[in-house]
Amino acid sequence: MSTLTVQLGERSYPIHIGRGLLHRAGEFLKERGIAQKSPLLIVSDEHTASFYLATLESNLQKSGYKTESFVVKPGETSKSLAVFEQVITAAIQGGLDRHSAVIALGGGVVGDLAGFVAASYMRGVKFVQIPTTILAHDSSVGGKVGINHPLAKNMIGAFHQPELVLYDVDTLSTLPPREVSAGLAEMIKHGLIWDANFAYWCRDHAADLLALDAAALEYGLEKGCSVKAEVVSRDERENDLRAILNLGHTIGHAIEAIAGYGEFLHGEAISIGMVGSALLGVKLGADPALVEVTRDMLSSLRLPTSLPAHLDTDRLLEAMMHDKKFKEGSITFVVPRSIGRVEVVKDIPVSDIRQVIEQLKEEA
Ligand SMILES: NC(=O)c1ccc[n+]([C@@H]2O[C@H](COP(=O)([O-])OP(=O)(O)OC[C@H]3O[C@@H](n4cnc5c(N)ncnc54)[C@H](O)[C@@H]3O)[C@@H](O)[C@H]2O)c1
Ligand SMILES: O=C(O)C(=O)C[C@@H](O)[C@H](O)[C@H](O)COP(=O)(O)O
Ligand SMILES: [Zn+2]
Repeated sequence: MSTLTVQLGERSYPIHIGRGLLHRAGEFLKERGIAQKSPLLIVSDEHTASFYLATLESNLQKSGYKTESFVVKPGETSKSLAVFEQVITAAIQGGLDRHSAVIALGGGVVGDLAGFVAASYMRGVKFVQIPTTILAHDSSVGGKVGINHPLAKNMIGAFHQPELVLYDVDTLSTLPPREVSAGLAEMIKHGLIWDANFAYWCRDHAADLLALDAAALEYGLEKGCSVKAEVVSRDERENDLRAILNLGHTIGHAIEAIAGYGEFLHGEAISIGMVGSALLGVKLGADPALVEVTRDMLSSLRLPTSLPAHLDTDRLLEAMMHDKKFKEGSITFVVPRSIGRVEVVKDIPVSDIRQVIEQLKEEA
């Protein structure tokens, strides 16, 4: 097992990454001082629960915890106000008190939803992340929790850091191939924004990563989590630096929202968005090879790199205006300057973004 730390003073917390950790969950919760007398609420989704909920419950109960659980439908549509209310109802009915903790067992959807429940229930209770997707190496670290509005992604939420991230890489063995690729989009993003060598490493080890080779996965997850932890430790509330974690998300979030949170997985949408950002980077002076290298990296991970023509350009632009990155009347973009180096650029002209969207469609 390896352990990283998100450094936030008194609110610092560990990220444990390794094998067999689900069977030791109770031990780690006790270590972090999670109360045993108050019930825990485990939030999961139907897929994840069918594989791992019984193991987690049995371990926690053996360790002296009382557990309640609530299982949501899989997929992005569970990040909604309606499902949020259902989970809050389960917390009240399960007798959770102010010393209880909410545990997210699942991918980013469950993590964001359960985290927002933890942030809101009785004005905030403790929260534990047990990520079970590759993508969730990103979502489980950093404390951004929340749900979607039909008009815009992640529009309702909070910053609420977990007490602990417990990443049992054995759980990744049951992931469907499409989810593996989608998760690798956020992994390579951490290279593209921070560490060129890591981005090239992801490309060069694509076959191992796609085959869920244990050594490659553990290295990639550790590296991805360490970039995320470093950025969050320096700028928890996205005052400046943290914005770079949004590479590909200006276009990506717009794709997810106008496609109704179903057609594209988050990782797929941001993959297309990262190619869009590279196209914009070239417009703003980067080496034109940047686009081809970025496309090649993402294709090697079996990710989409172009926009289907049926996604309407005006609707995409309109969705970008509802995003959190639309501020003081202009759209902010994370723009790559080279592999591993990005800059946050304000006031990108809408005409440039329109051109980029059309270029992304031409490639389809
Ligand atoms: N808070 C953040 O900082 C942050 C960062 C990145 C992404 N996100 C959010 O994360 C979400 C995407 O997360 P995701 O890709 O993990 O999606 P997800 O939670 O929907 O999981 C993907 C699919 O895999 C299934 N699944 C999960 N674990 C499994 C396992 N071990 N075996 C088999 N199936 C399993 C799920 O049931 C689901 O069908 C998006 O809503 C995105 O906005 C948040
Ligand atoms: O943690 C962050 O900061 C990120 O931007 C990580 C992103 O990968 C993630 O998709 C996040 O949920 C986006 O947040 P938002 O505030 O831009 O909606
Ligand atoms: Zn993301």
